Amino acid sequence: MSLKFFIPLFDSFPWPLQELNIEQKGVLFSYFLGLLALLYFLWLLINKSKNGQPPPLPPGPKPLPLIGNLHSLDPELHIYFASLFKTYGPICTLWLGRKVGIVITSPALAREVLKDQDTIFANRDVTAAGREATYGGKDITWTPYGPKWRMLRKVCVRDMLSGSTLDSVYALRRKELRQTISYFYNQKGLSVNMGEQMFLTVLNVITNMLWGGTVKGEERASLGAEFRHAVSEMTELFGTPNVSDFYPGLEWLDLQGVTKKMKVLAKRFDEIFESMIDKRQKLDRNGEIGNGVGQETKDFLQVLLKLKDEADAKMPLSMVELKALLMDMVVGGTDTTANTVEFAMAEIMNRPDVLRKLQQELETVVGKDNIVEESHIQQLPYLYAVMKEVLRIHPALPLLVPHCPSETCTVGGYTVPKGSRIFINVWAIQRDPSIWENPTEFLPERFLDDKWDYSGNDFNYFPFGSGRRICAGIAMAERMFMYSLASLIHSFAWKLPEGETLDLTEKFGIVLKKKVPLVAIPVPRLSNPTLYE
Ligand code: HEM
Repeated sequence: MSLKFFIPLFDSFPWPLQELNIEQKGVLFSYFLGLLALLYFLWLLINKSKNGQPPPLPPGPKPLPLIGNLHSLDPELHIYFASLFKTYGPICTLWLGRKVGIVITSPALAREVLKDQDTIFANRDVTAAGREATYGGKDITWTPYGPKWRMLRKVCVRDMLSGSTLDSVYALRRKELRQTISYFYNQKGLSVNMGEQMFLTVLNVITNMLWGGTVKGEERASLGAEFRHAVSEMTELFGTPNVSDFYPGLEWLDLQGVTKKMKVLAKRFDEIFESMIDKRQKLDRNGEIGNGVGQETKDFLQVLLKLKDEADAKMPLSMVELKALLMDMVVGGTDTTANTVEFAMAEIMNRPDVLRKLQQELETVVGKDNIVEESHIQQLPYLYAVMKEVLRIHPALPLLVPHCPSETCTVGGYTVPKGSRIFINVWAIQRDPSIWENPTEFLPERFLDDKWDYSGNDFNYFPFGSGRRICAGIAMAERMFMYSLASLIHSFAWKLPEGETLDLTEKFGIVLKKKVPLVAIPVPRLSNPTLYE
């Protein structure tokens, strides 16, 4: 096309450009057209990414109308979720009624959620049962990530569960554990329910730490029995699949009566907390302290009440939050620790070679004419490896406590919607054959070289979780587990009742437990009966 065609257009150029000849005007015009094309291309590009499709939801089984995938859920949820990995890969979507559930089954994606996008995922989707049990979700476990949660967590970790605070109340753990050993001694030759006894021991330790100096004697013993029943019922309800959680619009109907049952339990807990607080305040007014074991240490209730009175106005600790904290300690710390000790005892009884090595280590470090003290546990590397192996093969919270993103984000290249419920299958990751040799075998030796630790930095092994929401009670769990197991193994040779076989099957729940409770017979190993007092 001749440039003459453009002469009328060139004539409309602004005055300074009129000095140019027609060829120069042509070159300038083509630059102008080029620039326009470039701008148009950029606009298209920006617009495309704005209107472009977001990445899809992770793959998953086909949902049915209304119920989604609820019909295909298996009660052994951790095993069912692990089976989904084989078909759909490490991230998978499940429609739980109207809720989106996302199942994560690989270390790389667990890291994306718990480390790379920790602040977004450090939230919880509070269940109807959780809300009812904890004064509307006012405890550490359910409070959303933010200043309130930070304050509660600080109170819990710094003032109640730090290594130094726990060391200062060793006498309480010792007293309770010695009572349990003495009970087993009196039952020598008879069958005892291991889980039940460990639960009572841990519960007594925790409630003693909470208000040990507040109630004593008979009243304390009967409170223990009542708590045991209530905590078991509560964890059972936490693990019950609840229609109210899958169809939030139907929550008010409480179709399965979960909220109603939880209300009754929560009320009973509240009455006990109120009565403890009342007693403690009366004692404080009369100037009495002490935790019932002859030490000048304050019990946690005293510490919390003091914090409540002193709390800074910007971030006060209310009475309701104080009681919710008590609930976290009683419910969060008991089943987890007791069930882990029970699994450990079952695995050890199933492996005479492991039992022998443990006994040898204890004989060398403690001696057969001595009793185990908590100070010994630092010198028991094989016992430590046993604890780590139990936590690998039977993690107390197999799906952690489900996390919930506060905004829609991308994980593993897929969209994870805001408000979805994230199940991280730590149970499956810790049995993944591509990470672990002979993953289903109980082999404490794999932990002897200190290669793996559970501090939350290794996404192949994180039984306590990772990131901001990592378990607040690790120091307490370690002490209770190591000290209890060492004492049980050192003091007794354990036998199964005649005709019984060991069953290591798990039963899924928010806290994993043994399907068949471990019943065993204690046979004293130490010749001096005073070592059982
Ligand atoms: C063997 C024993 C225990 C195991 C395996 C265990 C494991 C866990 C796990 C996996 C979580 C959830 C982490 C997450 O959501 O990512 C958790 C949370 C928690 N644990 Fe433990 N736990 C144990 C014992 C204890 C004890 C003894 C206490 C206190 C007395 C405790 C208090 C808590 C609390 C308060 C939370 C909630 C933390 C938060 O949401 O910020 N746990 N635990």
